[in-house]
Amino acid sequence: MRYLSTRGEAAQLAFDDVLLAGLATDGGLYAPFAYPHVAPKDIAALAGVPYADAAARLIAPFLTEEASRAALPAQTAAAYTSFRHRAIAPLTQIADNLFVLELFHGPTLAFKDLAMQLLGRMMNDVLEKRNLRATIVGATSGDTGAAAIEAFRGLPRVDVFILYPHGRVSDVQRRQMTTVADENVHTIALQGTFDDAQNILKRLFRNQTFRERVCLAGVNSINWARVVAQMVYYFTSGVALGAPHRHVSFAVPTGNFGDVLAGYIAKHMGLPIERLIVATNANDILARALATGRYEPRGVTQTQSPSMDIQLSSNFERLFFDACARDHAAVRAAFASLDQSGAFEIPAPALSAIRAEFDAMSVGEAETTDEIARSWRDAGYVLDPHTATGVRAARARLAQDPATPVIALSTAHPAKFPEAIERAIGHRPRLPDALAAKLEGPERFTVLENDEARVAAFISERARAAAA
Ligand SMILES: Cc1ncc(COP(=O)(O)O)c(C=O)c1O
Ligand SMILES: N[C@@H](CCOP(=O)(O)O)C(=O)O
Repeated sequence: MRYLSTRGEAAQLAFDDVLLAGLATDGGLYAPFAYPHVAPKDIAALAGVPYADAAARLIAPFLTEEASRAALPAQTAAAYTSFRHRAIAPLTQIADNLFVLELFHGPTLAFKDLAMQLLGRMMNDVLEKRNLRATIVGATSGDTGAAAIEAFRGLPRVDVFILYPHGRVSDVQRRQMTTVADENVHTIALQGTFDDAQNILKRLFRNQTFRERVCLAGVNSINWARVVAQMVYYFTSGVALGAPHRHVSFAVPTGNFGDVLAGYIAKHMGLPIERLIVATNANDILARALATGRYEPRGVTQTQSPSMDIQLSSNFERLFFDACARDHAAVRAAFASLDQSGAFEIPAPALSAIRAEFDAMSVGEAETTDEIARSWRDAGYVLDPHTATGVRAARARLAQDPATPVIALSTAHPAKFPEAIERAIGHRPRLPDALAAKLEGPERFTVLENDEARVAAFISERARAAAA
């Protein structure tokens, strides 16, 4: 398997190079030349298989080098040992044909751990094989940062710099990042939004001198390996509900579009998915884009689901690339228009292709609170506010099609957002003891203005790869 950039002007790479490259040099995102097909009998054979083994089977066709394929089962076996639930990603039913896929049993209580724990191991092995160091720079609206820090802290070949929007993540999310004492971890509280942080990150990737000087690598979902690792739980949960013999739909709380894109990849690999339902909070660019055909970011609104306070959804570019029949020029033109005039029109055939597979729904603040209260009242189940948007969208889908089960992805543990939960149900959920103890330490972070040059200088001064 080889990879090409959505914008068509960067070198074509093998998987291990894509893993280290992050963003393509032309500003595009890497995608495989084709999605590997999983035959119905091989989907059926995943029933009862431990999660780590299913991951190894499903991810292997995306790897290019034989040696990396041989190393994969050991990497997946190690990746999920720190999870608190034996099933890794268990399903719980909360209403007729409505299931919650719990993706928060990893060390940082969010779905990011499922990919990041594996990515950390894969990246470390490639760096060792090549005798390289890397500087990982990540942008986070709250969860990617903690998961990346947990996966890479203390590794001798890696320094991690995480940019988070100052004052716009929950206290638990911030403490998960800032109380980590390892010297290779650096947290930057950026005076801006997540979109500002991600813009700086993308500009750093396009600055070839900086990129080479610090051996820049990325662990956001611009990194293809993240998306591939997230594809696995669509298969395991679909199979648990009867795939390949039965169709299911998925409702996915969405911000940067990585998680729902992983569902799209699973579908194109052969998993019978009826609908992919994009649930957003008040930051509704994706719902508006699907309704109107115009992709047009507005200012970011702060909500009780802060990890989804995103307007510029990176991975939409990968979907757009496919929807435009992989026409690089159309992708370049659209994203040039976004840079220059702040919007682009989705061509009619591409919009039809997207609408054929996706629904989208924006869920407001009052509805989110109402959904947390309802699921608690009716099913005794506490949803985190991100998951609540997905469950609300799942209920809307079930009202139209009650016969097809909907799996709502539960992307975070409710204890990460105690105020939102207390507002809805009158009490705060408990943090798992091991995590609560970890968050007690002193906090360490640097506040930086929203300025690429300041951030680049901060990283250059501290990155050991730059000094080597
Ligand atoms: C808890 C939570 N839910 C949902 C999302 C949205 O996921 P994605 O950015 O992959 O669309 C995020 C952030 O990524 C998150 O942290
Ligand atoms: N919600 C995310 C934003 C970054 O998303 P990613 O999937 O591209 O890493 C977060 O919590 O940081």
